Amino acid sequence: MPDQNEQLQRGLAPRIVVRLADENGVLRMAASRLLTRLIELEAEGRQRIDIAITGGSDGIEMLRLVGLNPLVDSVDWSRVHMWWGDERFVPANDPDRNALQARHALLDMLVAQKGLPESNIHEIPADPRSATERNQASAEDDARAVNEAAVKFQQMLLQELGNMNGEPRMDIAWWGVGPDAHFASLMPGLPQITITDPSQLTCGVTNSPNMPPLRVSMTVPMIQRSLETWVIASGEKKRDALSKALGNFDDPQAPITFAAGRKSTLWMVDVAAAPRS
Ligand SMILES: O=C(O)C(O)[C@@H](O)[C@H](O)[C@H](O)COP(=O)(O)O
Repeated sequence: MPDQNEQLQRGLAPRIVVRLADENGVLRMAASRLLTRLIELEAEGRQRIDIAITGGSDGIEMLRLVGLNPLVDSVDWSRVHMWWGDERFVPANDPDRNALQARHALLDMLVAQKGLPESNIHEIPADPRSATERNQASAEDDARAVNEAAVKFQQMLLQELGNMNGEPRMDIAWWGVGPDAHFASLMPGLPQITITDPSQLTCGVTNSPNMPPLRVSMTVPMIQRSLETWVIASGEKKRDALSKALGNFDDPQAPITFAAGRKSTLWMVDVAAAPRS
């Protein structure tokens, strides 16, 4: 089984695992850290900061906590660009959509009150088909639709963030962990987790065992270009996943083990999620 040395040799930062005793602390810590890092990067003179949001209950709750943190007023949001690491491929107004949930939890407020330009929000394309078209679609139709969205997502990344020479990349990307140890929409045992072609930044997923089955995701090569990569895991339902993932690297049966960044790799887990030693 690959160990951490292989990640280090590929230029990735060593994994630091912070275990918090406070059961609700991880999401608050991640929210504060996001705001603090944005303030620091802006103080260093950065005019543009690209971040990747994640979906799921932890990811959305973290966004809500960002909005409640008083540091939210110290960020110049006009310099911040929002992306998604993955998206459920559903219509734009479907409540399952990560972008819609993120807008309700935080982004609508940032646009309305804190100066985040709507044009800085880069949503992964939604399923454009009508309910009838979706109901009548064959597996091939679904695959075509989801792959088209993945291609558009890749084009958006390239148009906004440049060529393939180490770009495009996120400054900060954070990820939740599924109970099966997936992250993004990269599920254990599905072929997308094994994509290593550095020119493939995104992929479509047609048979996710977690609902909904159609998804669009960043690939591992894109994810591992991020400068800072964080993993957030809170609560007992994450314990099995972390038992498989802590001390483990690049394991397709535990996709979260691929979550690493070039400058820092920080996993924040709470006492309920951490396996008992
Ligand atoms: O769209 C999604 O579902 C995700 O991006 C997914 O990878 C999520 O982050 C994990 O499944 C954790 O989700 P929970 O925090 O809800 O367990």
